[in-house]
Amino acid sequence: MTAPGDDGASRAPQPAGVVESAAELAFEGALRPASFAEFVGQQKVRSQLDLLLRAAALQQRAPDHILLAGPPGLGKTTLALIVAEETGHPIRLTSGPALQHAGDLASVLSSLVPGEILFIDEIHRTARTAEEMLYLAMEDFRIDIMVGKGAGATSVPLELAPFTVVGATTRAGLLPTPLRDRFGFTAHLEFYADDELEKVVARAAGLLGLDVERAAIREIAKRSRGTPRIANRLLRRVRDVALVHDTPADLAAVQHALHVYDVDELGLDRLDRAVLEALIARFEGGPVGIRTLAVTVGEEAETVEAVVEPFLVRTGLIARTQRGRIATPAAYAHLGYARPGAATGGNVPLDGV
Ligand SMILES: Nc1ncnc2c1ncn2[C@@H]1O[C@H](COP(=O)(O)OP(=O)(O)OP(=O)(O)O)[C@@H](O)[C@H]1O
Repeated sequence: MTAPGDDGASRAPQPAGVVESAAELAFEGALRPASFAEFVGQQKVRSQLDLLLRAAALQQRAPDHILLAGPPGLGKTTLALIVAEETGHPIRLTSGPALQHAGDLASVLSSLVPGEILFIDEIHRTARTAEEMLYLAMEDFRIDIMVGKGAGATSVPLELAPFTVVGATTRAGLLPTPLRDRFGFTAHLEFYADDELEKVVARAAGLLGLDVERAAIREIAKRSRGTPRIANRLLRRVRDVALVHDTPADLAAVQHALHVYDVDELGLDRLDRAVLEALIARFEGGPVGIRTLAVTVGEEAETVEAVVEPFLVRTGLIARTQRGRIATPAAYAHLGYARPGAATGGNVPLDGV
């Protein structure tokens, strides 16, 4: 497995407080499910992928190109690695930001072996010139290399080994239609249900040899924004608490870790709450555009759109309208604000939040 340009900086935007240290990445790697059977949840996507791979194997051809869409930490990279494992072919890892010139992509494509899986993380951030080369490569397993410069330049076709692109994106909507059309299958990964996350945490605790109380597992699952990556990291923080305070990994240890890392009872972190707070206190509940919201909380618009918004929409705290994002009554209640038009009038915190 090789990872050209996989420099960590090119990964998907992460929730606030998620520090991508080498230790965290190694920890993640150790917990990655290696087969569909070990992969928890996403039942529909798993069975769709399984069918696609089996059909390709029976026809002895490279599987169709696969696009995996969804917020960070839901298992896109893990699924790409499982696809490689199931097909028995090697996988090459790269990312959109690492493909800034057609030459970057040409050198990757020309060295692929037959059947190889090419995983392109954050594929929507691929540069336009590389993207155009990718269209042809995905369609015809061929690229045109330009030789020479100016009037004397000629294009020389280069045949490629059949391969499968597995693209991952947190922003499927940003993918140009010609690129999207070249994927035979698009999977939309959903946030995980609490009972699925309980399985993720229990599995991780088992792999780490940690004895974690049942109630503690349940609480970690509930507070993890529907995201396995966050669940595993929270488990690690609980392990830290248990270690430092020489206590069992129980409910009290979870509550301690959640308090230290500023995660509230719905699993919202500091950035989630800052966005809600801005929406209600600064913009009277909206509607307001995502860019304005992002500037107000001092965050990249991409992070707010790819990381914060999907979860707040899923929890019913904000709604998307044609004119922008609005805070729902549940958001007012969660932050302790009176709704406009309610007896107090205006957006006044009920309890000084
Ligand atoms: N379905 C799952 N079952 C068990 N563990 C999972 C599952 N999905 C993800 N994980 C765990 O969460 C971690 C993060 O998953 P992964 O890196 O695949 O997410 P991703 O969607 O590719 O994120 P990004 O968009 O940030 O690249 C993995 O290391 C793995 O341990």
